[in-house]
Amino acid sequence: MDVADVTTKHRQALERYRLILKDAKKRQGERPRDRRPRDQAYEKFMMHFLMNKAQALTVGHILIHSSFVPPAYPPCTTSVEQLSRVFIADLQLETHHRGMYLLLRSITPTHRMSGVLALMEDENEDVMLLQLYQQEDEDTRKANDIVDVGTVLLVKEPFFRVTGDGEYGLRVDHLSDVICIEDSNARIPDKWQPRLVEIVDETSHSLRLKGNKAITSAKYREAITLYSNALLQPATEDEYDVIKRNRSLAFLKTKRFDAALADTGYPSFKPNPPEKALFRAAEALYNLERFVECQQVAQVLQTNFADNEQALVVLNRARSRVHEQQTGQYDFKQLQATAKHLKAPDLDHATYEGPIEVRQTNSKGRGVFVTQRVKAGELLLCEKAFSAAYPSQQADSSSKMKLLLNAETNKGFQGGQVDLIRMIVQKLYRNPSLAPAFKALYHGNYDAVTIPTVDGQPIVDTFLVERIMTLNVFGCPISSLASHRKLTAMDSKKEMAHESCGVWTMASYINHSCLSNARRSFIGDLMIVRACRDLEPGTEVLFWYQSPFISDAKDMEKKLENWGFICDCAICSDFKATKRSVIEGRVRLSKQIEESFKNTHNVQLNKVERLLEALTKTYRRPAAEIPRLLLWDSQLALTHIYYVKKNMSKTLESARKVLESLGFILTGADSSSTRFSVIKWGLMLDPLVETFLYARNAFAAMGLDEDAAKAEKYARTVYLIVVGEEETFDKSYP
Ligand SMILES: C[S@@+](CC[C@H](N)C(=O)[O-])C[C@H]1O[C@@H](n2cnc3c(N)ncnc32)[C@H](O)[C@@H]1O
Repeated sequence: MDVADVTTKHRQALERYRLILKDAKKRQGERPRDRRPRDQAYEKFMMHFLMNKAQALTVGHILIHSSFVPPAYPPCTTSVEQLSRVFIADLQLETHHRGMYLLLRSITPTHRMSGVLALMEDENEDVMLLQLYQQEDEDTRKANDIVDVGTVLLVKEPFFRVTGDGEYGLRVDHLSDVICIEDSNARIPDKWQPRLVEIVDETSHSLRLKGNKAITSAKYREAITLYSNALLQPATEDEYDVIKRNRSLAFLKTKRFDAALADTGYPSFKPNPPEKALFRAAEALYNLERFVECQQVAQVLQTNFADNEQALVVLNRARSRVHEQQTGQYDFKQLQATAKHLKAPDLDHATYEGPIEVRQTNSKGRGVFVTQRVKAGELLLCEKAFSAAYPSQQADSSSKMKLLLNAETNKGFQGGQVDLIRMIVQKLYRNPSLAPAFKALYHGNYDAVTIPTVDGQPIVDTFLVERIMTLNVFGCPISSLASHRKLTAMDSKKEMAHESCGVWTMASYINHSCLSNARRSFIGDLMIVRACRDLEPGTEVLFWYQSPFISDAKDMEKKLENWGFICDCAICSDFKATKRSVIEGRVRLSKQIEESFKNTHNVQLNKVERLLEALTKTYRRPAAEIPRLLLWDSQLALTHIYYVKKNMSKTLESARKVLESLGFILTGADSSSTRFSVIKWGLMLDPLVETFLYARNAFAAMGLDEDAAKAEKYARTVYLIVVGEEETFDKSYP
């Protein structure tokens, strides 16, 4: 929805990949005889590694990391105990080795491209390239912390394939399909054991102390392993509690909030829970957006440890979120100010779900309905993103471009969208309690695995995430305020697609209509959905996925291709019922009008009026039923000219025509004694703020102050709907 489309741009690359896949398929089952010998493979890998490093250091060099998604395959759901071992020499091309696993050791440093790459050996000293996808980004975890020389990995049900450059490699798309094997693990073959083993009898206490030390040096993953091992050694109940509390901190630091919460003992704290347990439980609950529970824990914390000033801070923060969640009252001015200063605005606020509910529709699957009467401008939803990615946030460095092409679904993703898949996979993997809300989103006919965990790890199907993202992603500006101001300053008033994108789980249930009755706007990663008409209880909330300002129904079908449905709204139906010659005539007239505006110093107003009249006549049905999509833009340009010429009656008449062309029904939009009023709202667009302000100024010039005030009120309502809030109106329109 409003996401910049890269599929068309990369159609050739997709076609090329389709051919590679076709050729590779012919080799399915083959055990390749031309695998590179160890030394050669090592040399090639290291050469690429060093070249990539050098390029990354070259100022201004843009690295394009492109990657092709293989046909979707499910993650392994079998426990390691039930898998049998296989070796590199046994691997067959284009095959998922179901029921098997590989034990591999890295012989090179790690190379980060679109995935994490390393050259691995098996016990027979055969080597193979390993590509791990959806791993944490470089800013969160260095590639060599994931795999380094000597790291031993167990790859479950390995997928052996021909790579994009015609070589061979192992590809792991699902996080739970690879397990890092600790040095002490009995699976490590003798020949891989370090020659000098320091034999130390670790106790629970010594491991705990080592864990504490790791925490002090910010080595949180190491700390988690040490504490987990400490919990396997004999100790008293109290000692176990301390270890878990410490591990809870390490989990918080690595954003594993489910595990952090479980380690605090929540919800069944022992009597007199310690301060640290309460603090950590409150922190975990806050990050899981369970604000009511967080407030309850913080209340106990504040009551029991009143001397700790931090406890009150935690309590007040939770109270603010609960207030937002329950009332929909936000300090929007503050939100705008915060969002403005963040490159990736992950705003610390709660989701408010207003008078809406999700229900089954007759023909569009599930949809969102209003539960009570609402007025245009009313807040229906203010939702915090489940996950959002911004171009500046592209992992590793902003100069890197990521491209992901899926030949199966014929989709291309770029930058933020590629990051978004990884971010969601990581979030679900770390916090399985968040998975149901995400997995419940529409995913077409994708056949997802239902088993939630294996070998104690959550199963996150990367291809399900990709599919859900494709069908539910929203493009978003960093703030609609900034895009509104940009749009009003520009000549063309057409809306733009966005590079930033995200997933909002509640908003995802809203279906499309070109004749939308709601509109989304953004402040950072908060999506604000407001009614843009007056709605009766039980009305389905609809907004457009793609702006409907097209000249032909075919264009809309193309725009909605991704979602696999054809819009049957009144606008699209009317297009289909209109003769081709009429549609072509419209486009011709609209181009002629555009031409007439080109000579800005000498626009022939009579000619434009005549052409607009002719264009109006090409529409058969009343604009209140079928908005006239090709009219409003030129009519608004004309309004502006009349206004500059100080012809106020023409300004008002022209502003009225802009509104009416978009389906508004008005009274008193003239100098008569009938009071100015919107009887029915039409399509909602940013430039309508300006339109109502022209009307206000015209009314004021005619001495119709009451109508002028009403027109300004409507301008503010439009602003509220398109920007999300009204607080910045006076600054935007001084
Ligand atoms: C983001 S989901 C919207 C929620 C979805 N209806 C559900 O059940 O979860 C997008 C999908 O909803 C359906 N959809 C949305 N708008 C529609 C419309 N106007 N007509 C038919 N189907 C629509 C399509 O299947 C589309 O791929």
